[in-house]
Amino acid sequence: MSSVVRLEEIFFQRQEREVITDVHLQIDQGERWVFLGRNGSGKTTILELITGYLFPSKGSVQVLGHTYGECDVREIRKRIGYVSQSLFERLTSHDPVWEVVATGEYSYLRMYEEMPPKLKEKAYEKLEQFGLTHLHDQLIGSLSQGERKKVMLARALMKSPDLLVLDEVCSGLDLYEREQVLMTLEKTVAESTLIYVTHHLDEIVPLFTHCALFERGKIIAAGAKHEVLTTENLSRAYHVPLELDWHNDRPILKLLGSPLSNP
Ligand SMILES: Nc1ncnc2c1ncn2[C@@H]1O[C@H](COP(=O)(O)OP(=O)(O)OP(=O)(O)O)[C@@H](O)[C@H]1O
Repeated sequence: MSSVVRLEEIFFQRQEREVITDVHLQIDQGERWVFLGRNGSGKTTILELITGYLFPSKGSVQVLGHTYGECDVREIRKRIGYVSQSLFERLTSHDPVWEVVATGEYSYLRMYEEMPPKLKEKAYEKLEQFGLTHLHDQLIGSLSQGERKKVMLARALMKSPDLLVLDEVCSGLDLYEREQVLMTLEKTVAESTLIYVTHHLDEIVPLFTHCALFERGKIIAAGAKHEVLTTENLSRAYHVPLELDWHNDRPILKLLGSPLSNP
């Protein structure tokens, strides 16, 4: 099995503060990973390092067989479908929805040349898959939070990416929409390797195979989800007394007390 992501001894500083410390991680082809951890624990930073928008202060980032710093990151990015708030903010708010979805084909933020009619058709099909046909021509900046997430997911899936990286795609969705998105993901993710960041354990549907737990810039546990998602590991990551159970291969969390005051 070949590795899709390999992080070796990664350190990253922001304004002289170390926000990522000695991270090692290997993600193999076809694995579906969930990244969990408290606010500010470094999940998004790791995603930005994997997608080549940030470069580590130290260490090596290998993605899809290429080492960053020794390859053209833009070429690698074409094989990655990325959905994140920071990516959304880089888009032009007055572009119509179908056009934003179509740009996913090339991982461009904007099309400066005429859109081929076939690409427009494909974008329409993707929007239909996500039940968003009615939003074709609406401006991206005017969408509701939930609609925005689904449009960005449709965009990321335009080109069957080798690696799909999703940062909190279900936050802001109601229960029905969340389950719909997770089901659509299950159907459309196909052979892609997946990294999915969330704060909600109930989003960890059977689709996911692996999990990495972040705490203060470190990964404190990583591997097969049933080995990582344990009462002990989650208590360590969240500093809250809790108990974990499983139902239909989905984790269920029971809180047993208040957050620890001095973790
Ligand atoms: N532009 C920036 N300048 C300075 N510090 C930053 C910047 N972006 C992020 N950080 C810091 O880096 C740390 C890790 O942030 P990151 O966004 O990776 O965490 P996260 O686990 O994704 O958090 P959340 O769950 O809240 O989204 C945080 O302490 C944050 O304050």
